[in-house]
Amino acid sequence: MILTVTPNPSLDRTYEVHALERGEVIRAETERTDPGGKGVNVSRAVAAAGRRTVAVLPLGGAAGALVAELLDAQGIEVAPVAIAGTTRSNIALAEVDGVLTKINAPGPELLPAEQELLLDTVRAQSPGAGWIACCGSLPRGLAPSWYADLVVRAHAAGVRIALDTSGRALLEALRARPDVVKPNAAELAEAVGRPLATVGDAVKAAEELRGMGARAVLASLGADGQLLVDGAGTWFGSARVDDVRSNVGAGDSSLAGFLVAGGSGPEALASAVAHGAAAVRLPGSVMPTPADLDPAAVTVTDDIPMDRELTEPVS
Ligand SMILES: O=P(O)(O)OC[C@@]1(O)O[C@H](CO)[C@@H](O)[C@@H]1O
Repeated sequence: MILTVTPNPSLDRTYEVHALERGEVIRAETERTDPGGKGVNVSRAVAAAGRRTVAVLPLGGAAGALVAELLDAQGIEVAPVAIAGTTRSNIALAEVDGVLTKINAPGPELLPAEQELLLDTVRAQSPGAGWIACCGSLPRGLAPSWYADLVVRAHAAGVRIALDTSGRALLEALRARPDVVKPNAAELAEAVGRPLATVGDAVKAAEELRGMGARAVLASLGADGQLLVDGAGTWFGSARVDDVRSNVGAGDSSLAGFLVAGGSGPEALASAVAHGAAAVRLPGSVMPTPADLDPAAVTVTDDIPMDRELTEPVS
């Protein structure tokens, strides 16, 4: 079973528009509403892969009720923590040329009793979990060390932990030695305080994160592919995608792919790349099923193209 923890979930509204024009009324061509938040998406992708998952998340207000209803309709097992505040709604504007603009709300503040209940719920759900995936931003009320504490508790319970967060929450958690962290290029650059222009820059940054405590780093480099750096070696995986529809949740789909394939080594990286590539072809944050995957299009190598320039360098 893969347990996910999403401290700041969301109702994700995606509008497909022809093109964004600032200051104008834009008529959307399509709209869709998905239950969101990074851990929620990991659970949706794990379930789509046919594996058992439980999603722990605080939920409140009308948006929270709708998130619960949408997850129920998708057959996702949820361990909810009722909160006084209202779950946030995040907006994605997807233009036909593939450019996506996202507006993420801060979300509710978790009261001290709700913070306790969230930890208690994770503890209660942990027995039987092979992995805990802790994902996304921390809502107001949770200290930047919250994920670090969770890593310590998970390890004390003998459960491996995958972490997808950024900024101070990531830096603090590294010291607790998470089993895998999954930064994107921007998060990787922020964590090491340097720009990333090449695949080699990303490899060095990932190695530095290992030096700071991460046991393995699964870094997603957008259209350029993904890197896995762990104690056994470094691998680079990629898959060409020509028909990008929405990259919302593609990183979450990748992490789910990595975990359902065992959570370590080049085969898990290949699964991560296949899941990420399939997710960007689907609308909104729809998660791929095995039928959407094209494993034959994925290449994984330990011959890292260090000098290759990133299509989207981070300055
Ligand atoms: O604000 P956070 O927690 O960093 O990210 C939240 C979010 O952008 O992440 C998911 C995509 O990865 C979406 O479902 C959700 O809206």
